[in-house]
Amino acid sequence: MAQSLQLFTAPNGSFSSVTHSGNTHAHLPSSKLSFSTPPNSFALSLRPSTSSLPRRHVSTADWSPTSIEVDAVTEAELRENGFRSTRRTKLVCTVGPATCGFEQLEALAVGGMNVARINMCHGTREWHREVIQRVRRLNDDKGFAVAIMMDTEGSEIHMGDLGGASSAKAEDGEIWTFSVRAFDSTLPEHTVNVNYEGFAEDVKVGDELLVDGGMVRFEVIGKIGPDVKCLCTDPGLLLPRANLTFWRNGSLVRERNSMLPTISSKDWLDIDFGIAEGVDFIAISFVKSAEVIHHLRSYIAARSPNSDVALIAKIESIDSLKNLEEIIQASDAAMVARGDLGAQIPLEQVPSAQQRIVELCRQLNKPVIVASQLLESMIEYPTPTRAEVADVSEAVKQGADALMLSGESAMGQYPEKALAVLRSVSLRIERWWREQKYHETIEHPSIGTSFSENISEEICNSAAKMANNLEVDALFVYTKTGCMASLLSRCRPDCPIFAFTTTPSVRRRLNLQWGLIPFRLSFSDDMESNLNKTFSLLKARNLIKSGDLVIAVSDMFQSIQVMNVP
Ligand SMILES: Nc1ncnc2c1ncn2[C@@H]1O[C@H](COP(=O)(O)OP(=O)(O)OP(=O)(O)O)[C@@H](O)[C@H]1O
Ligand SMILES: CC(=O)C(=O)O
Ligand SMILES: [K+]
Ligand SMILES: [Mg+2]
Repeated sequence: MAQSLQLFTAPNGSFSSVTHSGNTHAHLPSSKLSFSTPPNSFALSLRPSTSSLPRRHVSTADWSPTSIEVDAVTEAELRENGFRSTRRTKLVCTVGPATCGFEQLEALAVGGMNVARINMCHGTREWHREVIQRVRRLNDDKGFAVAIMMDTEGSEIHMGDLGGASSAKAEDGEIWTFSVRAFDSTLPEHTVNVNYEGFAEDVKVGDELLVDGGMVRFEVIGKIGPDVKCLCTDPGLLLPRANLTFWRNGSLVRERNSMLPTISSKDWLDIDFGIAEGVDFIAISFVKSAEVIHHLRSYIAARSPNSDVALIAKIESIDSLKNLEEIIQASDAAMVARGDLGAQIPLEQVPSAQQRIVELCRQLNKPVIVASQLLESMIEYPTPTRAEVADVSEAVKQGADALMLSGESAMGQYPEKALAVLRSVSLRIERWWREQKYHETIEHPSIGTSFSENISEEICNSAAKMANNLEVDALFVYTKTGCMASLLSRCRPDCPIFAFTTTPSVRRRLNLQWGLIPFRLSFSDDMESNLNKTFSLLKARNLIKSGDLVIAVSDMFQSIQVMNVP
């Protein structure tokens, strides 16, 4: 027996009462919205069981069991562990020399990578194109749905590429030269290039120079034309294109370099490349204001009107924290880029900044990624530190949509092990979170800007709440744009959310969001036939069974239906 709550809207957009077998209607004060209710129930109306429905809208072609696509790893996980134990937190892996081969990428996909990130700071476009093609091939040949994120270089100050060396060791007490000179042949010993031309003018003797937010430290001891002489005070490994910041009297110096554009001329070329390659996400480094996101969005719309690439604002600068709300509003998602953020604000402020960013994203319904140094020690060692595990747990507890590996997967010794740690810690903390019934305490402010958006939001809030109270097995959402799926994910319900969408790119994009299991499925505006078709296809693949309790919502038809799988 299926039960449903339906909100009817007239085709012209105005709301009208709909009579449903002679019901009474509960009128809302400010509108003509009506709930159709049979005499002996409130809000929930009894509907015929879906199994007895005629299948007249469904063509035989549509019934082919192969016409539903879900990624192979999730499918196996669902079968093995059941709905309850599927992982809700999504995983992003930075692809680098350690993981760029087809087999290595496949191992990451099997290990649960939902999104592959390529960092345009490193490597050539040709190198990145090959990685993109391999991920695509993996998706096509092996049934994965790994999305691709391209991360821009941005124009903050960073070192050059160390003349081809993969790293260089700076020892305590050594004198190194940071130079803005263009070297035509090999770099002299203990010399690194700096990309920002004003560097030698802006720094002062006595300034502290931090590489990668303090992984290596130098003190500026002299300036000779384009060369800045520095004494190493905290030894460590210099990595190609590492970020540089300089500090004076305990504060970050942001002189003329604060005028550097967020999107450099090289970034624009990389963005053109990303659009041409059809990447799913572009992550913009060192965003300072909402302006740049709007600017990029209109550029993409003009250049590629059919592109639906999503824009991720990387929060990694003081300005991005100042303008946080407007930036997140303007973006499709955000990343807590703790690497550079920790170089711009005191380290002890990073955890509270992370919490604030995650909370705001959750409220504004924007997916949020927590990134950098989650398992840093696993670049070299096969097991994480206890502190790293606690850090990962905290991000999962905060309800971040996704966790990201950087060096651990790009150039570490144990990429797959690092991914396995993210996976197992996420699963464990999510279970604990459900046991504690934290979902019951979530209240989000309303974010809809139109009446219709408000209805969608209320439907999703109610559906999630019902799903928790009734302990249903899964929420089903039929969504063309992904919006309703996202609203359900925002509620962080107790059960997984099966998101059915017609478009492959929407499906890949939903891969970044908490708790969503995106399926590609062609569906119609007729919910009964959609449900019948879905049940049949999922049963054929052993993903659901008769008797499972499901709540379904859709963005074509404003209703909540509760039913047992026939
Ligand atoms: N495509 C690549 N080619 C070579 N090395 C890479 C590549 N991608 C990443 N790496 C290496 O992995 C390390 C970590 O990668 P990641 O992309 O997270 O850099 P990051 O400096 O933390 O990020 P960002 O530059 O965006 O702040 C880099 O410092 C670099 O040494
Ligand atoms: C990911 C990134 O850009 C950072 O942490 O700085
Ligand atoms: K970057
Ligand atoms: Mg960064």
